[in-house]
Amino acid sequence: MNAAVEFPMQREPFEQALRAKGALYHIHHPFHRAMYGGQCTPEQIRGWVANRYYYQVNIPRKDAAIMANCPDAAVRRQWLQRVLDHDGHDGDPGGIEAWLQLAEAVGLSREEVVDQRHVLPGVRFAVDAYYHFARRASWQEAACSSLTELFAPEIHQSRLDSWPEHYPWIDPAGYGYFRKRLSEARRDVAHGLTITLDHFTTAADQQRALEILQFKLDILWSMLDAMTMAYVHHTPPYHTVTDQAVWHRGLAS
Ligand SMILES: O=C(O)c1cc(C(=O)O)c2c(n1)C(=O)C(=O)c1cc(C(=O)O)[nH]c1-2
Repeated sequence: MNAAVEFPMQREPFEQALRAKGALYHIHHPFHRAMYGGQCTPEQIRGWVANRYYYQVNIPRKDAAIMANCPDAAVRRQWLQRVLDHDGHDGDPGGIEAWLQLAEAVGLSREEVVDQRHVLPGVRFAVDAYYHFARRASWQEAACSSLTELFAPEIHQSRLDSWPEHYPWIDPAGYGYFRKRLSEARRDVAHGLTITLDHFTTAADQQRALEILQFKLDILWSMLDAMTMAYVHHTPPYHTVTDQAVWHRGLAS
C-alpha cells in the first residue's frame, strides 16, 4: 500500500498561495466596505478608531515578544524597527501617537481612547489572541502571522483615497498614520516573507503557515464583527439588559 507523499511547493507557488489569502482580508468585511464607500456614520468611524487603538498598542508588545523568542541577533536588529515605528524614537513620535492624532481628528478625546472605555470585549479577545500566539509560538511562526501586512498597503491607500471625499468633517491632519504605514508595511512584509519562505519548507510546514495566516485573518475579521454588532446593529454586549458599557476594560497590567 502506497502512502500518499505530499511534495512541498516551490518558493514561488508557496508565496502565491500565501498572497491568495488576500481574498479573505478584512478589506472585504462589510464594515470596511462601508468605511471606504462613504456609508459610515461619525459614530461608526469613531467606534472603529477607538477599538483599533487596542490593536495599535499591542502590536509593539507582540513584536517585543517575537524578539524575546528569537536567538538570532541579526533578525532582532531588524525586527526592532517595528517596535520603534509604533512606540516612536528620536525625531519620530511613532504610530501610537499618530493613531491618537487620528482619534482627535475624528472627534474623540485622547483620554477616552487611552483609557480603552470603548474597546469591545470581542475586539479585546481577538487582539489578545494575536499577542498570546506571538508569545507562545516560535519566532518564525509569529513572523508568519504578521503576513496579513502583505495586504495592508492597499487598505491604508483606500482610506487615503476615499475618506477625505466622503468624510469632510474629519481633520486631514489625522491621516498621517495611514501615510506612514504605506512604506513601513512594505518593508516589514519583505522581511516577514523571507523568514517564512526560508523556514516553512516541507508540505506540512507550508500548510501550517497557511493556517497561521488564516488565524490572523480570522482575528482581523472578528474584530470587525464585534464592531458591526455594536455600531451597525446597535447590539453591543448586554444590550438586552442595559444600555451602559458595563464590560471590563482589560485585566492585564
Ligand atoms: O489598518 C489595517 O487594516 C491594518 C492591518 C494590519 C494587518 O493586516 O495586520 C496592520 C495594520 N493595519 C497596521 O497599521 C500595523 O501597523 C500592523 C502591524 C501588523 C502586524 O501583524 O505586525 N499588522 C498591521
